[in-house]
Amino acid sequence: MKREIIVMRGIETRFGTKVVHEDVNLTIYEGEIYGLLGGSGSGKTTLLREMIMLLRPSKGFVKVLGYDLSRITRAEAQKLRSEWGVLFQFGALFTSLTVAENIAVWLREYTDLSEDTIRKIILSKLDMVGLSPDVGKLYPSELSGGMIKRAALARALVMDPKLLFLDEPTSGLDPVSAEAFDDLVTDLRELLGLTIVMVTHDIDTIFNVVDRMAILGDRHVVAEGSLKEILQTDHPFIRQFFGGNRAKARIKVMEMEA
Ligand SMILES: Nc1ncnc2c1ncn2[C@@H]1O[C@H](COP(=O)(O)OP(=O)(O)OP(=O)(O)O)[C@@H](O)[C@H]1O
Repeated sequence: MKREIIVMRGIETRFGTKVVHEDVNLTIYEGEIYGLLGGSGSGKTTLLREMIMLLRPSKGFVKVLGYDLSRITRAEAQKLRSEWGVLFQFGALFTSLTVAENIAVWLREYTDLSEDTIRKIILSKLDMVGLSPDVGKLYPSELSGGMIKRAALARALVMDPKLLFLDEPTSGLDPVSAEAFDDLVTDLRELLGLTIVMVTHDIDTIFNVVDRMAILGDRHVVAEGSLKEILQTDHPFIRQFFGGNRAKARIKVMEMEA
């Protein structure tokens, strides 16, 4: 049986009187690319923040890599944080630092590695995300959108995590760069044996790279499973989300290939 990497049970999230999640349940298994989908404001990013200890749910149970987040010690929390990488939707890089300095931030903060070793790690991470060594010298303002995402991904991978969180990784990218980024994410999953959790709206990403997903709606997970399973679920949000021309065309191709 596959190992459970993230388990959420009975999650309730309140901000004052506003209830964002009510009895949310989901399970993410080792090695999968798992999508968090849902309408704007349905609480996808909030759920992701609860997985990475930036926010505590008002009620419920979150287990990540075997740790119950509500009972974790400070030392365990620090260890756990080094086992995942996060690519946030905005503010992916520190603008006053070069790409190389951005990638090295956590190494300089949390390790005693020599500058020579840090330089080698920076070069290997740049290579891993398809950026040339020269890009390390550039500042974020000198990069294209696609390069910024790749550099931020290199930084997220710097501690060799087994778990990667991506918040809207292809937002703001043109279709060609978005597809290239999706391919990179899939390749890295294979190469590094990653489990990946991503918040996404991108229909192409959902069809091309996501293995299983949770659809958030009405404060609950309205469906969880593979795309095929999701498409068999009759729910207004699912009909609406997959009802556009782009999704319809992709479904047709999928059916023809089956
Ligand atoms: N710190 C906070 N304080 C108060 N309300 C918050 C806070 N964080 C999130 N919310 C509210 O919770 C709801 C869910 O927000 P969240 O950002 O998780 O949604 P989302 O599904 O990721 O949306 P989007 O697709 O638009 O990014 C929103 O109504 C938001 O205003």
